[in-house]
Amino acid sequence: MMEHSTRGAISYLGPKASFTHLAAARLFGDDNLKPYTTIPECIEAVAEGAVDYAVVPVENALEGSVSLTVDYLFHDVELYVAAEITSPIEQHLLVHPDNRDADAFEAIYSHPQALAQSHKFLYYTYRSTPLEQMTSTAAAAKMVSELPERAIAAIGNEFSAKTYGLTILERNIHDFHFNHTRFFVLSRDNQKLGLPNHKGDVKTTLMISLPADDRSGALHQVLSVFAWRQLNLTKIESRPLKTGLGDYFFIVDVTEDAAARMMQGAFEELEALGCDVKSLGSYYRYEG
Ligand SMILES: O=C(O)C(=O)C[C@]1(C(=O)O)C=C[C@@H](O)C=C1
Repeated sequence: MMEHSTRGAISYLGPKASFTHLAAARLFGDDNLKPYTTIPECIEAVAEGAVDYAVVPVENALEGSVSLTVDYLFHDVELYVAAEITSPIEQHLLVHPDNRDADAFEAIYSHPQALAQSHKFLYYTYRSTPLEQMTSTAAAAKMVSELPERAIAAIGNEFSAKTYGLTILERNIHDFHFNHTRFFVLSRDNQKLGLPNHKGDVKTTLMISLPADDRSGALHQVLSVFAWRQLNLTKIESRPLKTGLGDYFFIVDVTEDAAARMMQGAFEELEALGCDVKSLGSYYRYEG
């Protein structure tokens, strides 16, 4: 059932103090933010009109794409990217203050991305401790705060430690220093969110399916469309089309506005080549 639109509300992968919450609050302030438990729920909220924007993670510098987000945008909804925000990610090991002196943990809980980003630390320090997946780092922190009788730990950010009254047992446990995550701000409208602090340049995200005839050189032809027009790609990645092994679509990020003349030419040529192009629109970048 369609919920009533709350004008100006923004869904994010919650609960409070997730990395997605921090990214959403940096762009929109904290007033109109609505936490949802999963990425599909956040995306459906904007698709159905319950909120005006959704903020969801899309790519991490250490772990790569958040496939759930990418696949959902390709297969399940017709939405646009209104903005991109890139945030530094620092993972800490968090415990309930009652368990700060625990010798060992029953389990360590976090979002799969956070567990993966801290893989080496966990391997060398807590090799025999079970790792349990949660819907977000903040959900893990919240749960640890509610179960002081269990010797369990969470991986999450400093704000979640403060929010849920946890002790930081070990700081910066992510395996590589340069840890950043990109978040998409999604909208039903093909529009750019132009806040004063944007970085100036515009990006466009395209999802391209190659012609069905499976001819050799098709990907080369697609790349040539961009290359000779000097359209710079910041990302190309394949994802399964889910129609059989060997069937892919390509996510391509271009540092140009979809309205630019060269891009219009690129769209026409891609169509002439027999490609299906789903444009997620053009957007400004933000950092913070
Ligand atoms: O778990 C969170 O706190 C989130 O906001 C999700 C998420 C992700 O899916 O990548 C966001 C940033 C970090 O990379 C780790 C987890």
